[in-house]
Amino acid sequence: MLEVKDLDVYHGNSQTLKGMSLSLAKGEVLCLLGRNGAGKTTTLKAIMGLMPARAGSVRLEGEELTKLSPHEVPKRGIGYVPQGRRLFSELTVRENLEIGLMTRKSPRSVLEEALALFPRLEERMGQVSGTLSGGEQQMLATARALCIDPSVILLDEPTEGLMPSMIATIREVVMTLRDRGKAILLVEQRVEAVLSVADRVCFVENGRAQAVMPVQALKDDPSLLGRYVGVG
Ligand SMILES: Nc1ncnc2c1ncn2[C@@H]1O[C@H](COP(=O)(O)OP(=O)(O)OP(=O)(O)O)[C@@H](O)[C@H]1O
Repeated sequence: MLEVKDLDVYHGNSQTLKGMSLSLAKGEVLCLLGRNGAGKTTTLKAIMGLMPARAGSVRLEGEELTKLSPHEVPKRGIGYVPQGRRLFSELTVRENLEIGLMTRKSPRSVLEEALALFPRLEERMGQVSGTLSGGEQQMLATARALCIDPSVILLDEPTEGLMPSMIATIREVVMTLRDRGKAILLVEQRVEAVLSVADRVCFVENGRAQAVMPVQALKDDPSLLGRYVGVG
């Protein structure tokens, strides 16, 4: 469904992605793991067109995305939940969600489906989003991404700084979306979260995918974590 191939991305003169490749299938969760600065966030930004690719390709169902302008990419059905959530903090929950709906002119039913996953948001529709708790903001950022009715969802460290009950909620939602056939690309630092939600793991090192394996391989041999990310 999503195919990233030999992607080169630069920050100024410094090359951040050096031939990054990965593939993501419908109904699977692929987790990017790697040390700080390895290029995980940059990979998500490059898929969204927020960082230009100097070489390589990003294809969704065969369509090349690297030539599109950044606002076109969500319209193709890729939902992005960035690190730090990037909500419109002065706007209400409802307004943030409406912006998601407008992006792809999704029907109301898409919003209702998103809210059904997060009943807590439904109780706070009129609240200014900057006053929500961290966990609620994460729910809102995720629900907003779902408002474009995406086939692919990119989540950048969605559980960072959240309390355990919120982490459990986000995990449940990821599993539900996967079961509904969404393709999910997840950046996650917490190893136990990776082990509990991922189908496959991609170790990112120095701007490229060093190894890709089923999560079971990691469960069978936790020393792989030490080799690739310096933990475990
Ligand atoms: N705005 C920027 N300007 C210059 N260099 C940047 C910028 N953003 C990221 N980089 C560099 O790109 C490299 C990859 O960063 P990236 O954020 O993709 O890493 P990451 O694997 O997501 O790590 P982290 O877990 O720290 O977010 C790093 O060396 C970083 O210093």
